[in-house]
Amino acid sequence: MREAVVRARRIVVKAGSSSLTTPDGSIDAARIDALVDVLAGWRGTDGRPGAAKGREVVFVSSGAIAAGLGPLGLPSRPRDLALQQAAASVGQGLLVARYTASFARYGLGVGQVLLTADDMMRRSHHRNAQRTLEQLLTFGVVPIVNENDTVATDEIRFGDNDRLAALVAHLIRADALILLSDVDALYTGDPREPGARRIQDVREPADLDGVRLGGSGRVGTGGMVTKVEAARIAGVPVVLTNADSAGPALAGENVGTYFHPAGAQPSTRRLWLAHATTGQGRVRLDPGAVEAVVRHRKSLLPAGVTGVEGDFSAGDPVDLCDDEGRVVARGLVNYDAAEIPELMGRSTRWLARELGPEYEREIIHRDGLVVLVGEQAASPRH
Ligand SMILES: Nc1ncnc2c1ncn2[C@@H]1O[C@H](COP(=O)(O)OP(=O)(O)O)[C@@H](O)[C@H]1O
Ligand SMILES: N[C@@H](CCC(=O)OP(=O)(O)O)C(=O)O
Repeated sequence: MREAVVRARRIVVKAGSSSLTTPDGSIDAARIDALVDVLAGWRGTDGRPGAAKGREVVFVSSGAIAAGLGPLGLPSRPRDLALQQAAASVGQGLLVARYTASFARYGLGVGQVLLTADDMMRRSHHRNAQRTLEQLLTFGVVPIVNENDTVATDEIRFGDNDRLAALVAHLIRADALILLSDVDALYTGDPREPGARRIQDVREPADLDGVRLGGSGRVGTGGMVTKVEAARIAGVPVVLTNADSAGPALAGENVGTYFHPAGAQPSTRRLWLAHATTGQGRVRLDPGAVEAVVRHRKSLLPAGVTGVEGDFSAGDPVDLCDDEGRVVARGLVNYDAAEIPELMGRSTRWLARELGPEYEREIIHRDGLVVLVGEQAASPRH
């Protein structure tokens, strides 16, 4: 038995598109009902509508795009972003209607929570998401989370919901994360090919040496790569299995693949920054600044900047690279790209004297910075 899962009071369950929709691009109502049966059963009710026996579940549901294909007469998942977004807009409404009806069979309410990666990296926004989720759980409502597909642009999209689910698990301090896919476990290679064997436990990164992480199925995105990444960043036990095994997985039985949690995790904000964003430009650092940022976790000051690329605005995430162009960190920048050339190489004291006190601020404050290389990349929360 997997004790940590058995003891869990608060879980995040994520189901992929393939587990929720049919090949013709519509909602698989029977499978959704079966999944809701399991979630409601695990959660338990004490007779009052919406009340729980102290167990809480947040459900991360993919499938908006896949469920919108049939109604829009699209034969397969389109590549065009606007078409995907139109499909998601139609499919998401249908999915939530289905969940509302299905959970209502148990007297449980649901609440839709649509998150964007871009929103999430800003402290005030992710605190807000955290509070909303907590509030829904306090009401005994089941939050149904998805990416806000209709507004996200290609550059800032998660695309898959695996990492989103891991970040949500982190955000609400869940005790476990259950990833439900169309495959019953992680295998040594793509199970569609002969000879692949099930991996029962992943305790450390070395357990994945030689494992071939293939691409996704018919309607999913990300394949196993994003699931393994999700397991790495979740910071809690993760079970990967198929939707039909959701019940045994929640009961702590030996199904699927169990990822044991890694040690200390970076703060949620740094996780968002590292995994939910892409740099909107680049700032080049001299070796002293690389040392200060990467080894000593200091803020980036104008004095250590030697170049700037891209057209970003203050508040955007940007990549920090060394003098060979290697990306070493990412951070939320305090200046527009156009302002930086005039500040480069200058001391903050000089800038305050010549340009005014508002120019004394860092290019990137250490609280909005995540190191992407070496040991520091996994440094503990603080
Ligand atoms: N090493 C592997 N182990 C298990 N599945 C794999 C592996 N490599 C590739 N896959 C494929 O990944 C698919 C699941 O990914 P994806 O389609 O993104 O799922 P979901 O929609 O559930 O997020 C499976 O159908 C499987 O064929
Ligand atoms: N937000 C998207 C998720 C896209 C997707 O395919 O995710 P997944 O099936 O989890 O790999 C949707 O709802 O369609």
